[in-house]
Amino acid sequence: MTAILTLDGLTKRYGQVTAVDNVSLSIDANEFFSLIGPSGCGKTTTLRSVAGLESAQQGCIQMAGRTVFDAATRRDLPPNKRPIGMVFQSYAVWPHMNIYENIGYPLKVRGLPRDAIKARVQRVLDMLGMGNLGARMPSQLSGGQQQRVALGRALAIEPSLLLLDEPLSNLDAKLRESMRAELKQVQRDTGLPILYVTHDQDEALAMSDRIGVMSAGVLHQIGTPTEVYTRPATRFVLDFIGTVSYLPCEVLKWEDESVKIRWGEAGEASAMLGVNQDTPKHGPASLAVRPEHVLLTPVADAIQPGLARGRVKIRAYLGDAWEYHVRVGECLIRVRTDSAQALEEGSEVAVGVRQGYVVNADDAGQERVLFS
Ligand SMILES: Nc1ncnc2c1ncn2[C@@H]1O[C@H](COP(=O)(O)OP(=O)(O)OP(=O)(O)O)[C@@H](O)[C@H]1O
Repeated sequence: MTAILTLDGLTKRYGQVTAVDNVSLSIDANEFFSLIGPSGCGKTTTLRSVAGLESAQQGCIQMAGRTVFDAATRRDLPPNKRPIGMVFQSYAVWPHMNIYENIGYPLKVRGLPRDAIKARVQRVLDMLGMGNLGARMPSQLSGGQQQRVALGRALAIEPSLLLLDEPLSNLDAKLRESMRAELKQVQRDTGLPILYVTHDQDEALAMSDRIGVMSAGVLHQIGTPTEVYTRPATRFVLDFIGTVSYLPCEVLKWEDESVKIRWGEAGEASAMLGVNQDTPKHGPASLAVRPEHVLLTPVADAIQPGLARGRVKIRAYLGDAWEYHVRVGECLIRVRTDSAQALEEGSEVAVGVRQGYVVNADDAGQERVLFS
């Protein structure tokens, strides 16, 4: 695969704040790549640096085989000299132009002949399912349609790379979901690589070929959605992607990539993955579990080996699954089961863990996770 975008050691500081800290990544042709992380982690600054709206202090950026930024040589192409289309959170459609003019304007500025503009705008409108709306004014469109116009304007210039910064966050939940699918479809149809910025992990997991997870300017992991979910490289990624609950445990022994532990009062050992080099080699630790990796069974008599005793505090019906908050010792853990079994609130259960991660004990026993 040829990289369409490469960032190499990009560092951007604002005074004392390092917004982007030595970030390197590359995006392939046809790839949908999302940068994800909490507010203030540096996603937008990274994107704006790619766009040429910010100049980093260190590093370089290559785009479609050309160096567009190099801090060492002070090469810094302005945004209009970079082969990019951009869509930001606010719709940014021009209210005094109709839809056709909105999409065609950047082409007019570039001096394309009228006929070519007309054909290209119509193609984009058709692709976005707005073929007959060219004459409408933005005020006559819904929020989703306006955002589609902004997308159309970015697509019309036929960029080598599309930069999207939370483009769906102003839309209501239902529309956001259908736009996700649409955006993915557009990306498949055009083969256009996309660098997408969001703090919404569901959005990123649903749409991306690969995800880069950022915190405090640092890129913690790059991987497919499955990789970052199932093999988080750091404690931050484990916490940020998906849901985890923590149980105290004791590390007994390491075996290659798995760890033997004892957890719960049943004193059983299981094989688990460690999540980073800080994972303790022995002694007290925390067992991080995803809701779908916990097994609950009603307790008849004594607790079987390998299980711990728990009590259902809260249950919620999600339509296709049940979610429980279960107290195990001092901890409250979140559990999701897709079985028809419905355990009563207050009932005693046997808790098993199919898979988990062993991490530092620094917040073992902390009560966390309530219904989100
Ligand atoms: N122009 C600026 N001047 C000073 N500090 C800035 C500026 N722009 C961003 N920052 C700081 O840089 C850090 C990264 O900001 P950035 O906007 O890139 O984060 P983000 O992950 O995109 O957040 P959000 O999701 O809230 O947009 C933050 O600490 C922010 O306060």
